[in-house]
Amino acid sequence: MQIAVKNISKDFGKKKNAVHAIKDITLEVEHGELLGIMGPSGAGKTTLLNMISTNERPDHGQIIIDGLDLTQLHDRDLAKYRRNKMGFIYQSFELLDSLNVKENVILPLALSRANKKVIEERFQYMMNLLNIEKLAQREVDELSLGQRQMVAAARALINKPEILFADEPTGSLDSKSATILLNYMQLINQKEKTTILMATHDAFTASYCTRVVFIKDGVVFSEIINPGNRDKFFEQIINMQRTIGGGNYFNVSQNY
Ligand SMILES: Nc1ncnc2c1ncn2[C@@H]1O[C@H](COP(=O)(O)OP(=O)(O)OP(=O)(O)O)[C@@H](O)[C@H]1O
Repeated sequence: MQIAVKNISKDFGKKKNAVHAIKDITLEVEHGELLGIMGPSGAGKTTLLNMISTNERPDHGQIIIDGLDLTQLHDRDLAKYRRNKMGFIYQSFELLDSLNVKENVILPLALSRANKKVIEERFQYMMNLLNIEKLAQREVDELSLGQRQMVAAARALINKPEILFADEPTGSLDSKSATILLNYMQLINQKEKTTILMATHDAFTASYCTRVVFIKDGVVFSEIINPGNRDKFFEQIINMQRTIGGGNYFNVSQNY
């Protein structure tokens, strides 16, 4: 799906205390791109992703997907659009504690009233692919953070969304699980042409993207296109992170 973001802005708070989180950003995302959004903490990555995914309305500007201006839709139509076309992996996972793993993962298909056989097949496929089939009957509060993130990913991907939004999708994962998830995201991007937008601090994660847009203080600072070599792209991303500065995120864990 082709996404056109036109002159969007978002403020939080009022008058002199207002935070200008996003300032007049214009951006195009082509069908089948795997776009990374990077930038220092507080740059506006999550806010930008939330507006493109229509979870938050911009104060100004338009979000146009395949010619449809989503900022003109009413909440009910937007909710339907999201359910049919979009998948989400949030930082906070948003899993429902009252449901077990299987019930959480199949929820998007159950809501769109898919038949039981399809639901069961897709469920087994996703769980095997992400290597989490053993978790099927577990309760959410019995899961580690990394397991929650993988379950949230399975739920986001089960109904083959046309656009996938991911906010720090590997933030709680060890490197093995991160690699499994990133390989799968790359696979659906390449084979099914799923358009993916992903906010991340992590250069390794971003190196799976086809292009990375860097934002700083609510505006687009620069962008880099994957030269077709992940190691080289990784180096370019690290260099851009150094240039952009303002975020002490290279060795965050050493600060604790
Ligand atoms: N609901 C809110 N109310 C008030 N201010 C907010 C809200 N959401 C975001 N902000 C502010 O908007 C700015 C951008 O925040 P945002 O979460 O989009 O940044 P980010 O780049 O995703 O940061 P991080 O990498 O730390 O997650 C920050 O200054 C933040 O404090």
